[in-house]
Amino acid sequence: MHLVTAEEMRRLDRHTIDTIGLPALVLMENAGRAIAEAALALSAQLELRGGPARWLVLAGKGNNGGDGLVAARHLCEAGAETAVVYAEPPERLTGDAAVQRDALARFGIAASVCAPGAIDWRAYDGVIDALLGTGTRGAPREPYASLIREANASGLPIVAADIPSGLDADTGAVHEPCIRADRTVALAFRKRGLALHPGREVAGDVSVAPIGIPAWLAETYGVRAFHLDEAAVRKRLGIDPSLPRRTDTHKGTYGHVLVAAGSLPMAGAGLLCVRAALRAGCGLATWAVPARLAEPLLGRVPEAMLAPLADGGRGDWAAVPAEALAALCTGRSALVLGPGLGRFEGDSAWLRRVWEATAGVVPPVAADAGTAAAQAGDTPGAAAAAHAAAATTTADAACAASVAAQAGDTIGAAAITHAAAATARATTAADAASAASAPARAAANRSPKPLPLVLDADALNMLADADDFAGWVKRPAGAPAVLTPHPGEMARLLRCTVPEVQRDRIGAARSYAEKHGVYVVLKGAGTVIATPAGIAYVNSTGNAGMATGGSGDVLAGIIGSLLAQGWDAEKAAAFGVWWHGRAGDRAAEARMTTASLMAGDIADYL
Ligand SMILES: NC(=O)C1=CN([C@@H]2O[C@H](COP(=O)(O)OP(=O)(O)OC[C@H]3O[C@@H](n4cnc5c(N)ncnc54)[C@H](OP(=O)(O)O)[C@@H]3O)[C@@H](O)[C@H]2O)[C@@H](O)CC1
Ligand SMILES: Nc1ncnc2c1ncn2[C@@H]1O[C@H](COP(=O)(O)OP(=O)(O)O)[C@@H](O)[C@H]1O
Ligand SMILES: [K+]
Repeated sequence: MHLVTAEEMRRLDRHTIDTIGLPALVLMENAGRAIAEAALALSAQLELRGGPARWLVLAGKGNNGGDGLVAARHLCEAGAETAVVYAEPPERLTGDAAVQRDALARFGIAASVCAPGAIDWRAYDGVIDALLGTGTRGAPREPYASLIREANASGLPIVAADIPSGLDADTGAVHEPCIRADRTVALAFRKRGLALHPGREVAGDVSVAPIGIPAWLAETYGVRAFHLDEAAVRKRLGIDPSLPRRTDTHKGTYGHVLVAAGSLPMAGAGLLCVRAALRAGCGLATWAVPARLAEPLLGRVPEAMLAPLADGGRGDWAAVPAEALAALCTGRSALVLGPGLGRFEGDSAWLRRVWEATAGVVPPVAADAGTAAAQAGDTPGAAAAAHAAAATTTADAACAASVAAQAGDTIGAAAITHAAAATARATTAADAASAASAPARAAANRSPKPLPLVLDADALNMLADADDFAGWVKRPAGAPAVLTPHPGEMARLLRCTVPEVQRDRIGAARSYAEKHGVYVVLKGAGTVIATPAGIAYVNSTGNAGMATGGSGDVLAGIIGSLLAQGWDAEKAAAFGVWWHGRAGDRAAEARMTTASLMAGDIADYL
């Protein structure tokens, strides 16, 4: 479950040897035996020409090579034909690897020293790659490089010891050349590079073999990166993926998500997001859209409520006051903001107002709008009243009234219609506010209840353009922010390049999460989830069919829905990502090819 770096692995090794007192040779023996067992399991699947499987062990001069020599012994004992090729003259082996070299010689196993081009690969059924492990620095040098190229070209199945030789154990970077394994037996712990792309592709099926280093030691040593598979979902996150429900519950039990998404021409982003939110189990979903979109979208997701926000007839968010959206949050349990939002003048400041309102702060501007909002008596109506204040046309004000009416706030609706008339005449908040009643004004100025926030797509671009994000109000407990950038958006947030993000995905996501106190979901193959406390997960589900427009909108809806259901952000983000990928895998299985996957399919397979 843990993902370790080479350095962390070294510390765990040392503790086991020095403090627990297990000799390194014992660990190596266990490692080699596990590798042999994996090879033997693979032998059972090979079409062998009559006799026993013939294995070639490629051994480097470090401890990885030592593991390979132990494996050779166990293969031989199990009846396989086994030969060893040393990458370097065996005299260069030292320490435990040298012990294994001598034992191997006495065992009578054939061994030779590598001479490029001299291996007859047709004489073998499979290869054990024990050339380079966690002690590798940089790209494989000769003769390792030639051996790796030849092994790959042989077409034989390859079992890698610990990591495929040529893989960077920490980052998943694949050097040239690098072994392309069918199986990798990770020793004691899965190295990060086996979970991160492109390393994951060259590792084949990965299993983790216990070799005597206790799993709890990883906690003691503060390893805080995890491989996000079903076992981690169940054991670490404590989630049963079937999401059982108590019988005695109702829609109010499962939260109310507000999705603010979609504009011309990207209304579909909102559609996907809100559908996914409903499929992810929230009790209620409201979809806030620029008013011009409302009519064509009516009935497209019959299960969701539509909240048209006055937009001056433009079909985008530029004319929608942040306060109108913020006030709509009242009574909702999470806000998803961003898919298909578009960009507009002053949008970073607009986002900041939504951020602060959802963090429980009344921005100064809201005081003005709030006076108008007071017309609505109280909250859902306040959204509409804020509109009324900002509305420059009677049509917009009428739209504001409809928001209030939809929220069941008839007094507010009436008040707004009233305000609308004033607004249409005067077009200023002050005029619209002139008839406000004192109790209602007090209600409008009250701090809004904080709520969790998911920021995706253009909301992230708005954030990236805000020079002052570090100074924005910190979010209170219970109202976390989850950011879901793809690598391009992550690069904009970090003000670096996409290759820099991709070179160290865990580092990129973690540094931003820790610095800003937010949860970061860095999307793409092997999505990384990072928490403000520095915990990171690397997702194991999903497929390249999900590289299609709208997949991210579905993810934002899922996470928002889980947050609305009261999940804490770490669980909502991590499980949301795992579930999204799992649904993508199920959807892909149901089709001829992953290529035909569409984002809507992912929502359907949740
Ligand atoms: N107790 C333990 O520690 C346990 C460890 N275990 C196993 O040990 C592995 C780690 O072993 P390790 O640290 O000896 O390093 P390893 O990966 O074998 O390679 C180092 C050698 O390669 C060389 N080399 C480096 N870079 C190179 C390059 N680019 N191209 C070519 N050569 C290069 C380097 O030579 P140098 O450059 O220093 O001259 C050095 O000789 C680990 O993955 C696991 O399998 C398990 O048995 C459990 C117990
Ligand atoms: N090769 C892949 N393997 C696994 N998941 C992928 C792959 N490509 C894309 N995805 C997932 O699909 C989603 C795409 O999101 P995003 O790039 O925001 O798309 P969009 O903006 O079109 O919705 C992310 O959750 C991402 O992790
Ligand atoms: K290896």
